[in-house]
Amino acid sequence: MSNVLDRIVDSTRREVEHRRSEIPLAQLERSLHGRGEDRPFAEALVHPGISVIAEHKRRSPSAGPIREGATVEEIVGSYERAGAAALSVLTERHHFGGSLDDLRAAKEAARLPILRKDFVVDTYQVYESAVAGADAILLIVAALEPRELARLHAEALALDLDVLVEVHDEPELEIALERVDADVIGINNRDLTDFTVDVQRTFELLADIPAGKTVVSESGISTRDQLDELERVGVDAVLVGEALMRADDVEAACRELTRLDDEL
Ligand SMILES: O=C(O)c1ccccc1NCC(=O)[C@H](O)[C@H](O)COP(=O)(O)O
Repeated sequence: MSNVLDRIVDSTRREVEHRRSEIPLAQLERSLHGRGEDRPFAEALVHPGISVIAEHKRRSPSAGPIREGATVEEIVGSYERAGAAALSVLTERHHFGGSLDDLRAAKEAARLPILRKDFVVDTYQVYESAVAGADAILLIVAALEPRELARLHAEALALDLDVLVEVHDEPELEIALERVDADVIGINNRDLTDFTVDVQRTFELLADIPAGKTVVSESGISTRDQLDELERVGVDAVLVGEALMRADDVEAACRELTRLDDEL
């Protein structure tokens, strides 16, 4: 039986075909001209200290429902007030309950740069992301052939989208560096085949990433102590979803990570 990533990619390809049959790529391309303001995503992550990318995530294959009823506006508003550097919005529908409407709502409700967190495997999604107002997209090395990865990466950059290239092990990191010379590298601490999460993964892979790259540690992060350790070894940003989305007080939980209150 195929793993969960294969299943998500298969259903994504089917959904993309359906959307393409409703709105052809040529029509999407024409809509690019009315794109809103540019909010540089990669730039927002490289400040002194460690930056927080706060994620809007309704549910997930590993955790089931997380906070399905909350509105995008209330969540991203809390993140912005709490000092997050950028937002990540999960737009995959079948497994995460997200949509491009969530991304559009986030763009309206906050001024932060936005990562479209999805399983981008087709040029159509790159254009769709730009038209919907994303400032960056995610490309997962494990979900793509190296040639496809390089093509989608180049297409995104050509549309002024930043790209977070996600890896989980050394062979994937080698592809991210050698095939696309990725500027922003996400180390996913979650193994997408069995959902185990180990933040140690970031420390292990970090040693093989050349200076000058922007490094994001993704998944399984919930405490300020973890951020302090990651900051000490030179990680630029963390991407946090479930721990923030499950918090009773989302804004307070995010403030705890950003240390916004310590700066006042
Ligand atoms: O979260 C999952 O269960 C998952 C399963 C399969 C593919 C991707 C998955 N998550 C997407 C993400 O990358 C996370 O939402 C993101 O890194 C935040 O992780 P967390 O803070 O642990 O919610």
